[in-house]
Amino acid sequence: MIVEIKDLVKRYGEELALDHLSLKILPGEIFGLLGPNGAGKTTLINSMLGLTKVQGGEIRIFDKDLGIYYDRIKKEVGVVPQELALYEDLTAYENVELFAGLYGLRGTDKKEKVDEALAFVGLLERKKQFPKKFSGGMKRRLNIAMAIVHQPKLVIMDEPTVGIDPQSRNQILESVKTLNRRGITIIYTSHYMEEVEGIATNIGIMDKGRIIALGTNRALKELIDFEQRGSFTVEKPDSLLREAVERISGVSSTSLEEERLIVGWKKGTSPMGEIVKVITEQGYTLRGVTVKEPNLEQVFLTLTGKSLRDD
Ligand SMILES: Nc1ncnc2c1ncn2[C@@H]1O[C@H](COP(=O)(O)OP(=O)(O)OP(=O)(O)O)[C@@H](O)[C@H]1O
Repeated sequence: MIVEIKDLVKRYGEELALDHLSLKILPGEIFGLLGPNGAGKTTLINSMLGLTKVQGGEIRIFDKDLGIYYDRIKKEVGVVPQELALYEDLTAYENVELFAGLYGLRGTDKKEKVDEALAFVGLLERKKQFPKKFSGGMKRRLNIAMAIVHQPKLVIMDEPTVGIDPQSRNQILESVKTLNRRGITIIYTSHYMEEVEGIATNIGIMDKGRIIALGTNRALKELIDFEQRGSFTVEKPDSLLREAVERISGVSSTSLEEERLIVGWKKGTSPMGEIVKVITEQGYTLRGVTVKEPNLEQVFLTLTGKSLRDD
């Protein structure tokens, strides 16, 4: 087992940031930790890194108790923090070298591994440059090089693609897959469900300090397989229309999104015709209909009644 967490509790005053959370992560997984802002993802990561003091529970990493074997465990973990952490007045090479040194690498072994890590993130050509000239995406990639230079068994990435350009974002996602193919276990937190859907082998959805659903992308979608959804594009839809549609037999949920009325109905019922009828009979103009494939956003919405994305 790479990570085994039992009954973890973290309070900030009255606020319960981790609510008796339990979790297991197996070797070779890309474990996607998904949840809205404030769900407790960073608190969970920080407690796994020994940076946050918890009030209860147990954390074992590589089958060892974190409290007892902290120093030994730390040597085999790499971290890409949410906030960029680099020295602007050191070159790219020196930044990575500094971390390599902290992890105990020396001499030619260190030089080779620093070059290898920089090459891995596509920054070898720029190793003599200072990161203050780098774009946000390049800085983030440099942070990844710093996190992997000592060839850890577990790499933890906390929202590594927030606020960066699409090209760097893709590069980062590709590098996660490559690391994983080399046998490294990855924990990847995000509130971008498409990212997690695309790379994770196993996904935990977090809300209010708890893991509320856990499984593969497919298994999570099967959780909500009892419901199907349609998106009806309507001119000026309002709550009166929503209420009328909600009364149709089989309809289990409705929501308004700008020019769209999103309707969920129980599998096996077919209220589409009736919905179209109600929309037109009530004098609204229907511009189009699409049936939506379930995605993780919908899993989250169904389980919690609220949206995963808030930006
Ligand atoms: N140092 C702190 N002091 C007080 N409350 C905190 C502190 N850090 C986190 N919290 C609270 O704990 C809860 C979980 O926060 P956390 O940052 O772990 O969430 P998150 O899922 O990582 O969110 P984000 O996506 O915004 O990083 C939030 O309600 C937050 O306000």
